Amino acid sequence: MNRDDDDSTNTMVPSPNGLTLRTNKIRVEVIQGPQAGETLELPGPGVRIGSGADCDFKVKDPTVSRHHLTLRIERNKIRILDAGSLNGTTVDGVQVRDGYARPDSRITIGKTEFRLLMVNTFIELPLFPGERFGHMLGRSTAMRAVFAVLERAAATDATVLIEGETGTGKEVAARAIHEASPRSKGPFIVLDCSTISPELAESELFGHVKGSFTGATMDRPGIFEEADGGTVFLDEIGELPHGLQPKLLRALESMEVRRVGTNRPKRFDVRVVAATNRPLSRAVDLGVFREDLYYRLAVVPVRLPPLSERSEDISMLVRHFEKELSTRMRSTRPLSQEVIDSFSGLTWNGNVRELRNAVARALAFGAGEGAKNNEGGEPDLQSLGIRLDEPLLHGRDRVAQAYEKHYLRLMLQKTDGNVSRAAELAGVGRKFVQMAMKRYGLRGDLEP
Ligand SMILES: Nc1ncnc2c1ncn2[C@@H]1O[C@H](COP(=O)(O)OP(=O)(O)OP(=O)(O)O)[C@@H](O)[C@H]1O
Repeated sequence: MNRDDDDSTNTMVPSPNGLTLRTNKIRVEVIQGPQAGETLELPGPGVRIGSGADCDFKVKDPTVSRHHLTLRIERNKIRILDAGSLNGTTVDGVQVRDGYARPDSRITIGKTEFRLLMVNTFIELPLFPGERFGHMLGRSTAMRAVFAVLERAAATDATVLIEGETGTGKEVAARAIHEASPRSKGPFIVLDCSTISPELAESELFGHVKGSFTGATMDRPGIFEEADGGTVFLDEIGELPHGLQPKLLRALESMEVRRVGTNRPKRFDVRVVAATNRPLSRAVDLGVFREDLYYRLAVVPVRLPPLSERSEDISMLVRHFEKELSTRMRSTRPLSQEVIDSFSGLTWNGNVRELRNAVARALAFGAGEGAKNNEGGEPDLQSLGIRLDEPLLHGRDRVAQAYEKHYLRLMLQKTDGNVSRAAELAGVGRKFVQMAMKRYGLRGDLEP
């Protein structure tokens, strides 16, 4: 059952264009600060408040962070989530990171104080009619609202900034935008800004000419030239070296690049989708990410909710991964409804990726194993090998190494020595497994 069915505030109602999210408005009455006396009515279910231009309530107060807090309507209550603001959010004088407002609560951010009221006039926002957008699945209200935004963005050339915790599907979302766009026949090029070396970053983005630096043995295009006619996905954009930020901004403004080692401009025609797993507005507040580049990227900001906010998606995702993985893993045991239900009750800090790995483990080892994540019960102290006669950090490393070795030995046995499958099941990269095998003298066959 869709959880939102019993949520009296956010309900799905049929409309001529399919399903519509029916939600309340939030009224904000400013009591103190530069906008004292102003009243605004903002549509739920989510309202972004801050001094940034992309906020629903733009606070003209320099002591307020760009994205200071988010309000969310949940079951007739207003939830207050501080967005990692610099000077915090207080509710009735108490500092709050995540809490609920009472009807007469006073909220203070910087020098601005306001009161919140839920307005009982419904507004209707069209949700995406299906439960899949590209390769992204989701039946929760939250995901169908995301799909509706992605679909609208895909039809345009607007730059999209996707924010979401690790494993929430930022890369699948970027691909889905590309595939649903008029550029779908063009290339889709990914650059992970967290893995490029600062020395080579400029050449990766803009290309270089032969001889422009040691190792530049021939002319090479950068990703913008390579993706001409298609989409560039800049993953972990918050990690882009600071010195390159103005150059990227200039390139996006002019749609021209200059390869390293030449002044000759080359035009390109790409759409940019960027992603980050930490709120980029916070990086702007801290001065590590340029504000002008942030606004250039966040033309369409999209937040992918963590799995904890859309548990109604879990069973469909489990079924989907079961189907996808069971052939590859030669598993003939379908997961029982009981097992699928047990997945819904767990916390998935690694979000959809962790859930997928757990399904893979359940298919490989049987139900109980897969559903176990780091929330397991009481540890078996004996098997932890605790020795009080050695320093804590020494013992911790010894136990961790023993665990890693035995885990990988069993996993390699399970996969008949197939390193790629062992890595996939373990949720680590192939390289990690290969290095560990070398370190512990493990072999890709059944040898201990
Ligand atoms: N809504 C979804 N439907 C189906 N599969 C999904 C969905 N979201 C994520 N996945 C799957 O979960 C895994 C992780 O997704 P992805 O790599 O896109 O996450 P991410 O947010 O980019 O992660 P990271 O921040 O760690 O790079 C992939 O296998 C992807 O196919």
